[in-house]
Amino acid sequence: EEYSNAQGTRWNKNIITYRYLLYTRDLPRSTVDFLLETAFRVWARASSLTFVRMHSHNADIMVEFVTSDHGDLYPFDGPRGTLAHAFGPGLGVGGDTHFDDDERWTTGKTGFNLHVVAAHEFGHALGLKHSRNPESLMYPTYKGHSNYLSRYNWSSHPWLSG
Ligand SMILES: CNC(=O)[C@@H](NC(=O)[C@H](CC(C)C)CN(O)C=O)C(C)(C)C
Ligand SMILES: [Ca+2]
Ligand SMILES: [Zn+2]
Ligand SMILES: [Zn+2]
Repeated sequence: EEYSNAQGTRWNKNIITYRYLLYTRDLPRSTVDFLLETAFRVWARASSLTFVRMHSHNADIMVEFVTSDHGDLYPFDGPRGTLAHAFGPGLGVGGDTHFDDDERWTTGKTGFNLHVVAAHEFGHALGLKHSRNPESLMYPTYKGHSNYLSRYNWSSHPWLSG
């Protein structure tokens, strides 16, 4: 889901900070770091944005793996169903990205591929909405590994086309 918030639909700066708050136990931390960094890089390559990792204080995009009710209005639903959600750009909760830790997060074709889901969620964190194009990264249902970005129509998001 993409939850728009009062602050609007895009960041008004090119340097976006992020911080990992809570990890999943499904994968080693170094693997989670790699899968999430490469998901940020997908968007960095496709835009004029730079992502900077923070290890303390508040960052624009706070990332955590949580389950069920986790302090926002959108509790997760156990295994399967909703996999993750992210808030659109803005202060406070804006940009924050939550992964349902009742899912089995993986690097491959079994379970749910963390890189693919993170790339979708970070799209929302940058202000992107869902696409009706089944090949698109921003398609609303999980489709595993697909060469999504090659066919993503950047024309609808000029500020992201770098
Ligand atoms: C397997 N389960 C699904 O395909 C579910 N879809 C999701 O969990 C979306 C994320 C995927 C596309 C990575 C939710 N979303 O849009 C977050 O920004 C349902 C279609 C069941 C809702
Ligand atoms: Ca779920
Ligand atoms: Zn979505
Ligand atoms: Zn949440």
